[in-house]
Amino acid sequence: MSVIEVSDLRKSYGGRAVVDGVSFAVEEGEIFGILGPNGAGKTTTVECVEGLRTPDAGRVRVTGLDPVTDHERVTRVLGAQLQQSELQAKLTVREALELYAAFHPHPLDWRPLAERLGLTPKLASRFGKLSGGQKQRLFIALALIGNPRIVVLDELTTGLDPRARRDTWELIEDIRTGGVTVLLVTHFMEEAQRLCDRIAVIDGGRVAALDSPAGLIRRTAGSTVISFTPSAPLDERDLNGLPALVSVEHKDGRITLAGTDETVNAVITLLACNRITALQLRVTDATLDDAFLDLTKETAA
Ligand SMILES: Nc1ncnc2c1ncn2[C@@H]1O[C@H](COP(=O)(O)OP(=O)(O)OP(=O)(O)O)[C@@H](O)[C@H]1O
Repeated sequence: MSVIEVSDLRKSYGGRAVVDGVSFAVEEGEIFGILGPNGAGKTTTVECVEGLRTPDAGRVRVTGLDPVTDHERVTRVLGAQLQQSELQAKLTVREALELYAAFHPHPLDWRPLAERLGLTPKLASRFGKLSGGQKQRLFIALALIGNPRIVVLDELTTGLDPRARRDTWELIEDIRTGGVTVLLVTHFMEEAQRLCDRIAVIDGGRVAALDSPAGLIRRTAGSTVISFTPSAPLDERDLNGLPALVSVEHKDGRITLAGTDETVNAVITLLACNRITALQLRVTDATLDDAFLDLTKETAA
């Protein structure tokens, strides 16, 4: 069942389309990622889902509700991560949790939530004195306090150190295991690859691709790279004739080929037929980074 439906969403500023016909659906219980370069229209899209911006055209539904006309009801099913500026520096963690719990008709008990997020030792600390990671944990707690079915997290781990980032990822997985659907806007490929069931790559206000992380990688031209130093020279025509080959590079006697598994199998056969040994043979898969660069290269050009 889709809990978020976006179809042909459009939004312009000063006559410039920043969201230009975006469509996707988020299924209940999944972690759905929105990935894209700076200025691609990710936040604008997500803010239309939250009902914070009114679309110029298109249709947005959150559990069947219109986020603009049914804003009140949408805020009960959808929890959104606050921006830094929305909390006063002098508010303590406990006060923030109590305050935000009071905004909701059926809030979660904030004590176990604070415990789960590792905030119990910080309850008396003022927001302004928290570390970046502690602030993020508090924002996640505040997004979840209304007991939402869906939580929207935008740039969740920006500014966190690697340890805090990994802890936050575990937390997001726990949240999903608890039955909450997660809509995640991120710049971090590793984060998207690790957490998301599906990803919409948004570029220039449009959906450039929508697939699982593995599916996006498979679409990348040259998704497998094989490199080796041959024990004897190889015929250049044989190399260029390899199936599904995307590129061949020679450097310091080493050959690097980008292609698919078919290319790898064919090069191994070619080497065997010519009784050539492949020294320091390495085969690597493309990453989501490669897929992202490939999918968004037109706007970068
Ligand atoms: N209120 C506004 N008025 C005018 N232009 C805006 C407004 N909000 C966003 N924009 C412009 O719309 C474009 C898309 O912005 P948006 O914040 O949606 O992108 P984004 O993909 O979230 O980018 P980033 O990754 O940098 O946060 C940008 O060029 C931005 O400058």
